[in-house]
Amino acid sequence: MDISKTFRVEAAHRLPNVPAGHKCARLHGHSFGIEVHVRGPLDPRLGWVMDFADLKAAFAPLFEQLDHNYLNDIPGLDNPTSEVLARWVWANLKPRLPLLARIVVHETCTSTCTYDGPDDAL
Ligand SMILES: Nc1nc2c(c(=O)[nH]1)N=C([C@H](O)[C@H](O)COP(=O)(O)OP(=O)(O)OP(=O)(O)O)CN2
Ligand SMILES: [Zn+2]
Repeated sequence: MDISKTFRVEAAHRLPNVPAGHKCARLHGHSFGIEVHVRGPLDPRLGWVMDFADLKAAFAPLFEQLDHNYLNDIPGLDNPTSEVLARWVWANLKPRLPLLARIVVHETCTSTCTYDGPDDAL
């Protein structure tokens, strides 16, 4: 069974490697939605995969790093596309959240990246 929690992260970024004149080379900000999915068996007594509060606690150190910050200044996020951010969240969260199964980054209302971890060849 899959459960998820969505975190709202307010952050600024710019994309340094886009072609000259691309609008995303300019400093701008987003209300990123970061969905964190965990997959595991249902605990028969508790009736849940894991406590949403524990999921929130696992994400808290990442939230502290990301929220109201300039993403490009964070190690590993010098080119903070949705794809790079999704991979960064996975790499930093998986060690403390072994049931992690998917990260979905909503950069805008219409633009999303889904990452299922390094075993996902694509
Ligand atoms: N594959 C990616 N493409 C783009 C990324 C990205 O992270 N991965 N990022 C950007 C920009 O940061 C931009 O802020 C978001 O782009 P876009 O969806 O084009 O934003 P709009 O608000 O203009 O979208 P519309 O829905 O078309 O108005 C660019 N590309
Ligand atoms: Zn952007």
